[in-house]
Amino acid sequence: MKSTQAPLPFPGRQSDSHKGDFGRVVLIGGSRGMAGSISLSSMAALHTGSGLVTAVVPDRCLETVAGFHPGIMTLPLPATPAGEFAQTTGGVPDMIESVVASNATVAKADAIGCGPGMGTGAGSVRIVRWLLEQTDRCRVFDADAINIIAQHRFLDRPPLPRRQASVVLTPHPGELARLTGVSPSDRPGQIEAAETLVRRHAFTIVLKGGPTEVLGPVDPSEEAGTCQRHTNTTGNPGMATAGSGDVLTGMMTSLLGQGLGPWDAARLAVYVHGLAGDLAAKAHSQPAMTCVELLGRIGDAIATTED
Ligand SMILES: NC(=O)C1=CN([C@@H]2O[C@H](COP(=O)(O)OP(=O)(O)OC[C@H]3O[C@@H](n4cnc5c(N)ncnc54)[C@H](OP(=O)(O)O)[C@@H]3O)[C@@H](O)[C@H]2O)[C@@H](O)CC1
Ligand SMILES: Nc1ncnc2c1ncn2[C@@H]1O[C@H](COP(=O)(O)OP(=O)(O)O)[C@@H](O)[C@H]1O
Ligand SMILES: [Mg+2]
Repeated sequence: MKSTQAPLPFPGRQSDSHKGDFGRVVLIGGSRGMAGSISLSSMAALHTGSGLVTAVVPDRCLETVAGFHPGIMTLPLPATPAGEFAQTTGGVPDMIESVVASNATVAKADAIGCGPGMGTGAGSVRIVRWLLEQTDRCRVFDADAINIIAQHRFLDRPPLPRRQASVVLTPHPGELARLTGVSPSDRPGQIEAAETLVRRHAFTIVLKGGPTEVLGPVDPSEEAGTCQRHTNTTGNPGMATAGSGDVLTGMMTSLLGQGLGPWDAARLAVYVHGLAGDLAAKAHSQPAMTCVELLGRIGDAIATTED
């Protein structure tokens, strides 16, 4: 295992702190058949230190998600017969607003992660559009949220181009290809395309892989500003297993919810996630490790990066 240093220390805890000090985060996603994805994100957020974690899921998979970990709170939204988020007559924006208004935990969310396992149906599209258009809270878009942004060309017309300095995108190369048209096999071309998105929209982009690249604006307020790049030093091919990325989404959302800015949250999340992967591979071997072993090593990884 490589010996490397964390890009910044993990946030410390005061002796008189309480769970409200470590962020209320919301993870939106899942569908019937893909309940595991948003559950992994939610459990990863808990293991990364979030004080309160709420999974917003189609009601057909609520019990499954809640059953994974007793620390996860769940909030159901209406589902289609297939088990994805439904589009209601009032519209999903109305639904989300009423959920936000009626649920203290969601109303106070410090960060929102969206996309794992949610599918790209009409209800999911309305949720992603609402998140892009209607809130400035810290947000992480992953998986199907990125696919929706690509399919509906949200980067080319309203709700964008307002600047999105509080957004982190976490595409794997296939997802970035959908967003930019650049082939997953063209790594330099993908990095360049991601840099263009950073300059244009002020996103922070985590381009996953071995190694993962983090790209973000030097000064988010500067129009068409300069892009900075950080190459992660941890991780291994044992992490090429279903659910590894869902774990990262929860970790990223958790660190944003704990008050780190997008650039710091992204660099620290990919570092600790990769280190957890390295520890899992050491204990179980690269072929045998799964997202469960990865999740189980987050704590050991954090312990090596604490202030
Ligand atoms: N337990 C659960 O509930 C889980 C649910 N999940 C949920 O499943 C949904 C689908 O997500 P997904 O990532 O599995 O599939 P998709 O978006 O079609 O991407 C694959 C395409 O991209 C291409 N590709 C190229 N390079 C690549 C790379 N480096 N890494 C990965 N792919 C790469 C790849 O190329 P190919 O393999 O054909 O060469 C293929 O064409 C999503 O909602 C997710 O959250 C998962 O998280 C798993 C656990
Ligand atoms: N060869 C590799 N080396 C290092 N990390 C890898 C490798 N393959 C995959 N990973 C990591 O595993 C995760 C996979 O994410 P993703 O493809 O979104 O998985 P899923 O959607 O199944 O959860 C990313 O964080 C990626 O960096
Ligand atoms: Mg993924």
